[in-house]
Amino acid sequence: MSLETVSVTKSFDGHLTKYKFKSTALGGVYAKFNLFIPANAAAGKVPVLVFLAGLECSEDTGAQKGAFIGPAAKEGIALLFPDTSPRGAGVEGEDDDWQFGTGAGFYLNATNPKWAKHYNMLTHVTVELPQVIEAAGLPVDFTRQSITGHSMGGHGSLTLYLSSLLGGSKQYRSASAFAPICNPSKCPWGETAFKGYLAGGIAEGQDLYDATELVKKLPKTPVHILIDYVGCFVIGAVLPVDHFVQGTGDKHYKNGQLLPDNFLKAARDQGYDEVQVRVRDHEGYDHGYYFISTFGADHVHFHANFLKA
Ligand SMILES: N[C@@H](CCC(=O)N[C@@H](CSC=O)C(=O)NCC(=O)O)C(=O)O
Repeated sequence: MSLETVSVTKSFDGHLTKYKFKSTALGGVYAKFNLFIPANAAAGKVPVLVFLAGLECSEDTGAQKGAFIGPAAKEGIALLFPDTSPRGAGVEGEDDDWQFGTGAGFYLNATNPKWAKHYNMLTHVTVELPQVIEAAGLPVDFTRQSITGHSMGGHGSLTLYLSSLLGGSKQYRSASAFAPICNPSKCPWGETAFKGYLAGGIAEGQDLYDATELVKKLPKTPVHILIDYVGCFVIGAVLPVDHFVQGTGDKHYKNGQLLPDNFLKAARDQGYDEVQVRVRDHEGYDHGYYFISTFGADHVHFHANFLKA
């Protein structure tokens, strides 16, 4: 599992390095990731913020388009950008549909035998990447770790964080998300993923990988969650799609893929107020990286509160 360096790029006085290694979690295929190490790491290990990208993206998307590096350099925080799925696993049909298979690993561990050897992004992100980075002696302190993500990656951020609280590991100090898939067992993207990857189908996904269901199970443990959205919603009542100016807003939200109001309602019903689960709504932006880069610095500073506490 030793790391090979693919490229090194200086940015904001630190360095963004692309690595690759043969991934055990992903069934022996090469996995790539980007790691930004800020200049202050010369003086000792730094905390880390993980960014999980969305469907059709890679380890490069957030690094190149998210505008996270400047704020992270300022805060003295490392950034870890994993890929979104195994690549070249050779599973029949994995390249047929942009919503499933390559580029669409959904940050879970597959239990359907067809996918289970390779499609284990949960273990890859939560266990394997910290292990290989630590084993390589890189100056990252994984006891101070937070997580963020976009769309499918926002689903990953929320579910990895909530699962780590429910399982007691508290691996992440805080979570945030840009336009996340919030209730995947009730949206087409999530249904496709759960039916395909999981032997137990949607029921297994609902139990293990659905942020809206996971938040309902939390005991009154403190949580730190920031979510930014690009639609208009109020608890329990999504506004009609013609509320949006033509050409603006988030088409995936309008198509019922994201379901943020379900998550917010579940969180509020569980007793979490706007300090613990903060959801902000930004009308007129779309689902893409111009939206993410507009609010990226806010997310880095939000996580810095907990990573540097
Ligand atoms: N090809 C698709 C659109 C795919 C898409 O919108 N991907 C999003 C993430 S969606 C949820 O996970 C993305 O981040 N794209 C990269 C970008 O640079 O914007 C279609 O036909 O709709």
